[in-house]
Amino acid sequence: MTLTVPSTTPATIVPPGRQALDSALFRLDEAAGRLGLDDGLRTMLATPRRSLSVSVPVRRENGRMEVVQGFRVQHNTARGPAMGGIRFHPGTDIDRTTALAMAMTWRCALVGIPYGGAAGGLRVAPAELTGRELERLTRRYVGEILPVIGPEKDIPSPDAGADERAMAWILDGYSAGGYPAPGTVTGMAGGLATGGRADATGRGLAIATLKALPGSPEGRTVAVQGFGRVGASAARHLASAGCRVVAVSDGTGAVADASGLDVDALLAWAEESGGVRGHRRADALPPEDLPELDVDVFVPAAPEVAITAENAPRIRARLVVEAANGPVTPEADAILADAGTVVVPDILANAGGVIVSYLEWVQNLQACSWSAHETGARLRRLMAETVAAISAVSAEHGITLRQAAYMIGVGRVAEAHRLRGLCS
Ligand SMILES: NC(=O)c1ccc[n+]([C@@H]2O[C@H](COP(=O)([O-])OP(=O)(O)OC[C@H]3O[C@@H](n4cnc5c(N)ncnc54)[C@H](O)[C@@H]3O)[C@@H](O)[C@H]2O)c1
Repeated sequence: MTLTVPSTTPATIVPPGRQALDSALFRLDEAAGRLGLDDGLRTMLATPRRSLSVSVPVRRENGRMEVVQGFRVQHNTARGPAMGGIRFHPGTDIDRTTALAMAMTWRCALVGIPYGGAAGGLRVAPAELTGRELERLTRRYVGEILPVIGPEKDIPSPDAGADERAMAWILDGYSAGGYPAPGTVTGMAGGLATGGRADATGRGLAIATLKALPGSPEGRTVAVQGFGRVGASAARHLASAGCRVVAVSDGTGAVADASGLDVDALLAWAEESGGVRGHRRADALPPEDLPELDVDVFVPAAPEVAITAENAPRIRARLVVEAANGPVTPEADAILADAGTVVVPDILANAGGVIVSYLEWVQNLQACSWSAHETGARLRRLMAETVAAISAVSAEHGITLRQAAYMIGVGRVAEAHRLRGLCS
């Protein structure tokens, strides 16, 4: 099948955030065309409902005051309150945040949970701050976005750089008015609700990968780019399902072992030394080579774009499973599709996190706690049903899994607008 993509300005002069938004708008437009949506509805779906940019002061340990840019974008709330990640990353800007919020709208609709889409974050490298600086900054950020978040309005969840501790600070900041509001965030350390949110995205990704892999997973080779919360968890779950994780990279370097890495040992090493580089029981590999290895499955799980038109012709994996958000550009999508490489799109592959966030939120609102088995079973069912649904649409229309996922997600949001009379 052939995909047509718009000609773009050379990548070097388009900021990465703008590229992410352009890709998001291209994919929306493609789905809107297939669904026959009119121009008014297309414009509504392409435009965020609410965008907030904030300037957050933080006093560093050395007494210096710095100002950090922060954002919260609510893309769409036609199907329910906004929900979406908080990202602490130096590449955070309003365009990338809008692209992430838009993808979250389609993701929630695709997996059938009653949320709209949001995203937020701070333009900061968390590793360069002390724990106390990060806590002060997070609490000030919450103060700035407080008017627009809340359990019935917009529910933050963890994304790259913002972990369970950050969620607990957000909840504490939100509850400073005098009343606890447990449904305000998800993925918080020490919450009442069960679900294993820290592990949920990787677990969901493994479920989607195993469903998309033809035949048995036993001995299938996997390369994982990015060994943070999502990449490490995905690697562990895929290894325990029988796959052979043969290469892993992170911001410090890349390591490989053709007979299969011991993922737990690598994780222990990375925690101790700050990264995968130097792991004694593996060979060093140039990190830029990792996406091009001859493996069955490539899992991009770093916050960066992994496959562009430049390296797409050299991708040898038959299955690419997008743990990261937006790791494959539309131009690269077309090249991979022509080469017969199957891409499990981010809005499905990394949906385990938002599914478990939803399960947590339901428990928090009802002040109850389900068993870990119950939340795990619900996650498995929703992921498996969604893989089956997009596979069926893909086969019926002769389109890629991403195009099928967008047809379903965008179609459900468009239908919600129609039912509410908000379509033009
Ligand atoms: N955390 C979640 O629940 C969640 C949910 C859905 C999607 N995601 C997406 O998954 C991706 C990773 O998120 P995370 O929470 O694991 O982040 P994280 O900050 O925990 O980990 C990111 C990892 O990527 C590595 N990395 C950074 N640049 C790299 C590069 N150029 N090459 C190789 N590795 C590199 C880092 O060293 C780190 O190991 C992001 O795109 C995020 O939006 C995360």
